[in-house]
Amino acid sequence: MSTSEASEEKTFASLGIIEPLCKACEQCKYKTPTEIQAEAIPWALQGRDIIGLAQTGSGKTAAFALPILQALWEAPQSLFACVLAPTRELAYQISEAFNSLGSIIGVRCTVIIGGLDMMSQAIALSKKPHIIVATPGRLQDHLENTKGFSLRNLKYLVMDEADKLLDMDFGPMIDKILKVIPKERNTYLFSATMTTKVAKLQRASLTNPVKIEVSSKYSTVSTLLQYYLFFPFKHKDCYLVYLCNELAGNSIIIFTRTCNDTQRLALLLRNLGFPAIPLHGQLSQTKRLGSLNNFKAGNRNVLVATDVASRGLDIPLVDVVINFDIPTNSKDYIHRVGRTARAGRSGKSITLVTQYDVELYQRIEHVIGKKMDLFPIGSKDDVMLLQERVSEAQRIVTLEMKEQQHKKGSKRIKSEGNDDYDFRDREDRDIIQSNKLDNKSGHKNM
Ligand SMILES: Nc1ncnc2c1ncn2[C@@H]1O[C@H](COP(=O)(O)OP(=O)(O)OP(=O)(O)O)[C@@H](O)[C@H]1O
Repeated sequence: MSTSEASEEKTFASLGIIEPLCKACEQCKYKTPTEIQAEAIPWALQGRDIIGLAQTGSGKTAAFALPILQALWEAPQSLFACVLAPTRELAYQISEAFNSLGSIIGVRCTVIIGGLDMMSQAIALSKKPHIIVATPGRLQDHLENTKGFSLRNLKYLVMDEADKLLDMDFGPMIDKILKVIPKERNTYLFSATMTTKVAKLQRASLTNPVKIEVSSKYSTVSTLLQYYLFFPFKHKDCYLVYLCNELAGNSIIIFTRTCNDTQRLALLLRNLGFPAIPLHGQLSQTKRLGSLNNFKAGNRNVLVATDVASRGLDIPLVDVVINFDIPTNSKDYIHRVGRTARAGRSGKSITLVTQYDVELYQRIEHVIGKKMDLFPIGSKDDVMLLQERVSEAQRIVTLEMKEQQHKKGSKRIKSEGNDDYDFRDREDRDIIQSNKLDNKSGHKNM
């Protein structure tokens, strides 16, 4: 019997989950545990540290949330667990999962992220929540500056998207946070992709962890149809507009590399009548949440985003992911396309490839061990028919962007705080990444 067949026969109760939490799972419409849940929960309930690797959309959040809630139920205590996440939106989502599963046992959960008022967060922390879900930068700020706040009695530490949290953007913050958390804690590291950094942390501060790998390190989900679309040159927004036309009615996330492109493409698509909204790290937190909520609610069905949306976000209605820019890091590809085809649903990804991207494209195929199919489009003439309208829209957008910049003065828009994945200027970050990460270590480690 395969592991997945075995897990199909299991129930949350048979894994050792207590009755109120089984009821909460039922309310969340979780009929049976997913594979990662079936594999991880029994070990976690025995008090073991866990390193869990499972594909995007496979239910990792509940795999770590349920054992923590059960331990909390058995020995209630404030500041019981801290969950770290690389983006603010993901932090919110994780806290929603804790609330959905744990409201039945009266869990109190607080989100600690940048872009929001430190003072009101300090007040929330003084009320001693059971669970904190945080981005590393802001948690560090509170540990250093909020009087009376400490994690010295913490029992559980979770790093969701552990490989991202341990990479160069967050590494120093994580080191500082680990220094003030008791060594006797339980630690859970979860992600759909893993790196050698995780092994290093494991050696440094995990006690005899159980490693659970229900997928290979870099696999995409089987319910995802992966396409590419080749065209020689980069400046051809026409192809994107053509795709949006062809896919009209679908819910689409378009990933780009820079905040500037995200803003520009959202305006361009809007100008051409598509209900597009941008999500990137240079928007205020209120706008970021507004964009995401509008997309989630289906008010707008095209989200144009940087990699700030590539990790962990669970929006079941997403039908298609388009990579307008090919990701420079193959892991980012896996997380981006994983925003669709979640929890066994089907989905599509389309990656736009120019002659300059061929090497990156081949590397991605090598890493995921799959060939992408060519996305079927009409003749090139069909695409070129759009040229005139797109050029006109581009002209308008250039003016709009200049006007926006003028209004903001010569100052660059800064995101508030420096706590999450998108906190650096994406262009700088990508140059660093493409030169160092993927070429040097990324490819080998993948
Ligand atoms: N046992 C279950 N049965 C049905 N649905 C489930 C179950 N467990 C979780 N889900 C749902 O599956 C979806 C994906 O879960 P989750 O966001 O935890 O995935 P993930 O593995 O963390 O993905 P990613 O790697 O992209 O972060 C969510 O909508 C969640 O509510």
